[in-house]
Amino acid sequence: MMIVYNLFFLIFSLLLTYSFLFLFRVVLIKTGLIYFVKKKWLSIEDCFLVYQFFRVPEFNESMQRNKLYHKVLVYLNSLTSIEDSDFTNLFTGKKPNEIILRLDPSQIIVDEFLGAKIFWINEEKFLVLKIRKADKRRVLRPYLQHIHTVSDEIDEKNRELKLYVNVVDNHDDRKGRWRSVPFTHPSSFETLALESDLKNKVKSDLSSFVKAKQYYHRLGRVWKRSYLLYGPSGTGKSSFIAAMANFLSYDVYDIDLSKVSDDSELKFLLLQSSTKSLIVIEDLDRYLTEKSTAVSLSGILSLMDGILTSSCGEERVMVFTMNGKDHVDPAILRPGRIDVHLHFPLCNFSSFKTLANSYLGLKDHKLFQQVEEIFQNGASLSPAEISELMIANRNSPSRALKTVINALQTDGDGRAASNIGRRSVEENGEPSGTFYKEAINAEEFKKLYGLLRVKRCRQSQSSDLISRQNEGCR
Ligand SMILES: Nc1ncnc2c1ncn2[C@@H]1O[C@H](COP(=O)(O)OP(=O)(O)OP(=O)(O)O)[C@@H](O)[C@H]1O
Ligand SMILES: [Mg+2]
Repeated sequence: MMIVYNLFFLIFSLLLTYSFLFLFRVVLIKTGLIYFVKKKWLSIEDCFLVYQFFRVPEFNESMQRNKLYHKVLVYLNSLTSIEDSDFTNLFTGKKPNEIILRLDPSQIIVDEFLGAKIFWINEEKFLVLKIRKADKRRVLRPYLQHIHTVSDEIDEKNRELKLYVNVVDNHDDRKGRWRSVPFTHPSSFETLALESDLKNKVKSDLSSFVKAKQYYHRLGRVWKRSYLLYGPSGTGKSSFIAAMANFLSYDVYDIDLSKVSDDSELKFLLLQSSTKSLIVIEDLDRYLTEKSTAVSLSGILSLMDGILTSSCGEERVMVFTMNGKDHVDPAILRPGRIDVHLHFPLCNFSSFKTLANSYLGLKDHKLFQQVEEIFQNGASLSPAEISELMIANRNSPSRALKTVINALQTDGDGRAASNIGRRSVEENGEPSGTFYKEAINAEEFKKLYGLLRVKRCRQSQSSDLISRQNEGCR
């Protein structure tokens, strides 16, 4: 009897203890008492542990901004533990619907690194790092290095891109100067109707370029890469440059050669440009053939060789655009000066379908077959012309397609001639949209060194005719 009684008493007291603990936990969590207990526990721990404090002031003794302060702030604001801080500010971010958290003054944030707990206190005008003395030697240096790396990555991601254009400032003794505006062009490789293989190759070429600093230095070469984008007007060359800048997160320096007074000014402008930038010269063929710039050919060649830029850092991508490269001095086009040649053709059926999909949301349509036949007959328009017609009729896809068909049948017929021109380029061993790096075929090689110049002179009359026909179509 006694044993049964004792057993019953034991079970009863166990149940009671369990219910009490359960209730205690619920009360702790629901009332927020748990945070109070945690805080108290930390302050008790503080009495037994020896901490060391490091202050990161916002300004140095000369009242210049302390870069480390900015880096630490960027790093702390990116931590998820900021949400656990007692008081956090909410702001709208740069992207739509983005909300960002910012630490409030006098708040403490806890971080963990290599198994050590690190506390940050946000005081006005400085941040205080609190770390256990026992952990300091092992953790502090790698932790600060980690902060550098993370904040640099965040800064890089959030960096606002800029578009620089050169202007003539008559009131300034200095030569041409850059003016900048935020670069907000929304173009991306995804939005451009071009062969996906070509886009992928350019993306991987750019990615491998940005990682190749050591490689270029080992070879004793300037760390730069040059692209030539050539093709008729409205085929997406400028949009492609914007897509490159967005892909690389590089600023764009758009040089207007007509505003550059001589070679030394070009040099000055380049010395003022920063690394991680796209140096762009649009319509280079026009400047060269019309001689509408005061910059000499050798000034342009030096720019292409990177001689002018090597003194102020590197990591530059140069992009030149041309409507055609037939009349351009071969010295400009030689490998090393232009690393990648990209041809931007007029629309074909495949790029038309991409445009129809993005502008009209059409994957297929009964009129597509008719459009395909028209393209097969050699008619074409530029993607710019076709996309404009689609935008204007976007509320009625069928009407949009009929308008495009109509335009192809009337205006597009004149382009058949330029399509023949385009095919002749393909016959020269460089198919449209071809991506070729340093490698050139024998035909191109002969062309480069003037062996085909005589032949081209004879051809120039006919190609001039083609371009005149093109002009007439626009
Ligand atoms: N391949 C394409 N895919 C999607 N849109 C295109 C394409 N090509 C041109 N467009 C559209 O046409 C317009 C004009 O294009 P863009 O200015 O890039 O042509 P461009 O080749 O630089 O012409 P230009 O030689 O006259 O400067 C842009 O609004 C762009 O969106
Ligand atoms: Mg353009």
